[in-house]
Amino acid sequence: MKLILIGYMGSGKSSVGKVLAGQLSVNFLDLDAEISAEENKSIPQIFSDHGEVYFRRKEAEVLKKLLEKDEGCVLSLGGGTPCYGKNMELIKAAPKATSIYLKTGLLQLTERLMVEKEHRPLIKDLDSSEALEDYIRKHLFERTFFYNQSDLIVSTDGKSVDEVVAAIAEELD
Ligand SMILES: Nc1ncnc2c1ncn2[C@@H]1O[C@H](COP(=O)(O)OP(=O)(O)O)[C@@H](O)[C@H]1O
Ligand SMILES: O=C(O)C1=C[C@@H](OP(=O)(O)O)[C@@H](O)[C@H](O)C1
Ligand SMILES: [Mg+2]
Repeated sequence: MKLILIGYMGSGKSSVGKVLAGQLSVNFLDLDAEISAEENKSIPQIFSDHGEVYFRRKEAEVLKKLLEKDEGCVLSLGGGTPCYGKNMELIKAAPKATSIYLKTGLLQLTERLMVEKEHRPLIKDLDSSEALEDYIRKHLFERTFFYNQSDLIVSTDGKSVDEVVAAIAEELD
């Protein structure tokens, strides 16, 4: 069984995925970490050396490879992963996989990302929290079409990481 975590930057995919995998005693895979390992570079370095188009091509390739692996795991995607090419179609068609959208509100995302912009190339140059909030509002609106195609939707607002994990476990029961 594969659990695939989907959601905007800062929704908690990486943090929640790690704890969830620990609780379920399955492997934890983070797509960004897998891409970094293959390229031997950080995500910001990949963006600055080769640009976003290259990153998206690599992201699609590594996603496809991980979805084809026949092993149980929790797989946390990047915020953009489901929104490019055929990625969401592949996620929906993956055998024994359940996709879960971690749905986080605009204010919570803005607060979290304001202090964590540096290693996220798409938002690192947005200086004020107003500019960041405006960007997220539009971007989230465009991406929600893809996120909403997930099998399950779990709201994260007002929940700690452990509470999000518990909410996912309850949904899966
Ligand atoms: N439910 C939560 N409550 C409080 N902080 C959280 C929660 N989920 C994530 N965070 C924090 O928000 C930041 C972004 O989380 P991260 O897991 O990297 O998100 P993503 O992988 O979706 O971009 C991290 O500092 C993380 O500790
Ligand atoms: O939303 C996006 O397009 C991106 C999200 C990032 O992952 P997180 O959602 O884990 O921050 C990372 O894949 C890259 O910076 C692009
Ligand atoms: Mg992440």
